[in-house]
Amino acid sequence: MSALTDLLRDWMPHQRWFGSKGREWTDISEDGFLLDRSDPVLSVHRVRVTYADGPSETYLVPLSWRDHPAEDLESAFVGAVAGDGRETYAYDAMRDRDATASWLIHLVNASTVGPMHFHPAGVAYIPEGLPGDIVSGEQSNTSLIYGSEAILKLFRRLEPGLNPDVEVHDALRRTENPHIAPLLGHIEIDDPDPANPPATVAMLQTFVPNASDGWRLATASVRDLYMEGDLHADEVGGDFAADSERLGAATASVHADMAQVLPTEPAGDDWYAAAAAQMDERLTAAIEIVPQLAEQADGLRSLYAEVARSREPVVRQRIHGDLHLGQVLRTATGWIVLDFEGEPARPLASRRELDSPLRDVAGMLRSFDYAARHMLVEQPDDAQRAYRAQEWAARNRAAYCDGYSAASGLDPCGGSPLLRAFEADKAVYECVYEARNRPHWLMIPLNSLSRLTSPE
Ligand SMILES: Nc1ncnc2c1ncn2[C@@H]1O[C@H](COP(=O)(O)OP(=O)(O)O)[C@@H](O)[C@H]1O
Ligand SMILES: O=P(O)(O)O[C@H]1O[C@H](CO)[C@@H](O[C@H]2O[C@H](CO)[C@@H](O)[C@H](O)[C@H]2O)[C@H](O)[C@H]1O
Repeated sequence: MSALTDLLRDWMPHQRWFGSKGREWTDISEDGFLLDRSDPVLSVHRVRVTYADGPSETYLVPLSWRDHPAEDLESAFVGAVAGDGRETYAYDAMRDRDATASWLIHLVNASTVGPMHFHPAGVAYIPEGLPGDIVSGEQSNTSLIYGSEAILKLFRRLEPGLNPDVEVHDALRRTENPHIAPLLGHIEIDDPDPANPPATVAMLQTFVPNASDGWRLATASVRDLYMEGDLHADEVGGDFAADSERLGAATASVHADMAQVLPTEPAGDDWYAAAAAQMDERLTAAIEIVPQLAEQADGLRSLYAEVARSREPVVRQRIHGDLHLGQVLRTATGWIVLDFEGEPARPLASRRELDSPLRDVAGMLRSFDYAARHMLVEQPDDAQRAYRAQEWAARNRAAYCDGYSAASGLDPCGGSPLLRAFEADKAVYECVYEARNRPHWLMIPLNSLSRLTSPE
């Protein structure tokens, strides 16, 4: 094993973007190349980790190199490597501001460097020369903001094939949809196996300045309501319903444009049974991780069976795949939908499949539930606030559906068994997500499942 892989073995498990914390490593290997030779030297590494308990993963790790320790980069320090009678010091290049301009310069030049290919999007303006600031709080990806002009999202875990975020944004460029942040370019890296397509490494997108994400705004509205325990949501300052309605309309607009520029197909007879079976399988796997789900299993399975029985008309299309309040930004003029990657845990091929747009509606409806109820985690016995939470969720869910139907002509929420099943399926996914990432929030989706499975 090389000195560098030794360093990476110690460093990677502590990084937020490293998704397999706690798994036993059986091997680590890396192959790297120089992206820039000076000021500072910038190298890019594909790091393959194999595990005792399942398939290997490949992560992308850009490093910047210095001859002397850089005091202002202490938190980005990866380690020192000895060679040629002296040591060089490796840093996380995404946290080294001096190394961040490089990505944009290569994009402007549409460069190819070793296995890496830079693709600017048409005639888009790329703010070459600006340094990038890392976005704090990122999870599976790492993002850099360049001034107030552009944001580069680096996809840490490499998978062969075009990332759906790039694919969808690229297709939507033609529509000039006002609810997305336009694509400025993307970066790919060849797969070591020439039979595989390249993996997407990064996406550059227009930065939306002076915006606030939907989760922050919605939870501020809920907080206002909780302050006034005896007032209704429409009587309190900070009512969110008008925004929810606009968000419904924005979702419908993005769906319509996706259907226009990407493939669509009416659901065939076998789709319903297959969709129900897939939800069933997800439940079975989820029970292994969250055993409390077993109590709801019968109720959930009958919701899924209803999908196969009712066969509501569905035109399958590309969808967002993981729509929630944290994925939308409110600007002075309206809503922007971000991050068309789909559910991060799913394999890339399944995230590209055509599906019912009701999946996204269900995701957002779940999110209203989350926003309303997450503060109850600390006060589970506060019946008054629980009642207010229920009211807030119902009001904003209805407003969202109104906005969606006014813009699309289709009422997504009029008692659809498919929507109900999708909400349940999302809540099952959330149970697994919370059990793994925020166990103290597990009760939010678990409680929602009891409501979804009990007759009204
Ligand atoms: N185009 C953009 N303009 C402004 N902020 C953005 C933009 N894209 C992402 N962000 C900010 O970065 C955060 C993470 O972005 P996202 O694409 O959702 O990454 P992830 O896949 O890591 O969740 C968002 O919640 C948002 O606050
Ligand atoms: O990281 P992503 O944004 O791709 O999404 C993952 O993390 C989300 C949490 O940040 C998770 O969303 C769940 O929690 C949200 C509140 O934090 C809530 O608004 C969503 O409705 C709820 O699903 C998402 O499921 C997960 O894929």
